[in-house]
Amino acid sequence: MLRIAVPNKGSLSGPASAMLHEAGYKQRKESKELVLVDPDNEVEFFYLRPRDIAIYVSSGKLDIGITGRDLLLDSGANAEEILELGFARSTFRYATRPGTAEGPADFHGMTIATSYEGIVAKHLADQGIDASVVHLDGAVETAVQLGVAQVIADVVETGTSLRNAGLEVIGEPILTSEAVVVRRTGASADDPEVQRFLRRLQGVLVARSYVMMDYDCRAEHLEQAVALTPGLESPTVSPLHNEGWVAVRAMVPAKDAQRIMDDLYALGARAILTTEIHACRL
Ligand SMILES: Nc1ncnc2c1ncn2[C@@H]1O[C@H](COP(=O)(O)OP(=O)(O)OP(=O)(O)O)[C@@H](O)[C@H]1O
Ligand SMILES: O=P(O)(O)OC[C@H]1O[C@H](OP(=O)(O)OP(=O)(O)O)[C@H](O)[C@@H]1O
Ligand SMILES: [Mg+2]
Repeated sequence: MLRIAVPNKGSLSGPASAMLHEAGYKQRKESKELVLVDPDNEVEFFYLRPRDIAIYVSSGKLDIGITGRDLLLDSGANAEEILELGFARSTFRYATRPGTAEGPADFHGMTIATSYEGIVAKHLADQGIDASVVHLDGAVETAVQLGVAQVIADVVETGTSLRNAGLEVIGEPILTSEAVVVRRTGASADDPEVQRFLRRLQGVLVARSYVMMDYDCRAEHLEQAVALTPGLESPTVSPLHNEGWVAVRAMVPAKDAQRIMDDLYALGARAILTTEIHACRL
């Protein structure tokens, strides 16, 4: 039975469970459940603190886990990412009050507050910056106002938390993060249970980002129409009862669907429909 770590709290928890549910797995009904067996799919889920997940996976007691890339790197655990999941996207950045420093090189002798000590200590060492790091559990933005640090290093998504604290980002992002699937470094890549799990999640990612498009067009416009909707392999083209017309079916990126429909219409295509994809295996 595959043993999988799932975040039990925070930004990763809801979207991770939603994705697993979409992939056909049973998910817990209430947040106090810490372990859940899904016998039909031969999987056991362990709901753990996001920060601890890479550590459990690196120990080999759990086969794979869902966590954030930033948390994985911060943990220093012997685990590696094997699939990007496209949610909990963020950057990890330094921020200060305006006028404190022009770049990280000016941090010499300053104190930097962060919940991600591992990432920050490594970044400072790599850049040869001699600054102190103070660890805080959260709400790190307030550390400057309260005089605990001159600089913070934290997760930034919209930048609202920084603005509210009167801070501005400084220097380039230290890293960009999103939710990822991790496994122990060097674990066998072709374990069939792991492969099946990854295929299911990849199916969800594709189903979320593509729609199915159907339309009718004149045979003489087919090549131009197919250039707009090349599909993943190649579109399905079927004859219509009306001679000189064909029906075309292809997957298209959801974000481009409306523009493609406009272009097809302009080409003379009609009965242009899009439908959601609920699940797929490519
Ligand atoms: N506002 C945000 N937008 C996108 N991703 C975020 C945001 N805040 C945190 N994350 C991501 O969530 C993960 C951190 O999860 P974690 O549960 O430790 O913290 P959290 O979501 O801030 O929750 P809390 O601090 O309330 O426990 C990291 O991968 C981080 O990049
Ligand atoms: O750029 P933004 O869109 O404002 O998002 C970033 C903020 O979101 C998270 O905080 P959270 O609400 O989880 O509180 P925390 O600081 O206690 O973790 C993160 O730690 C940042 O503070
Ligand atoms: Mg947080």
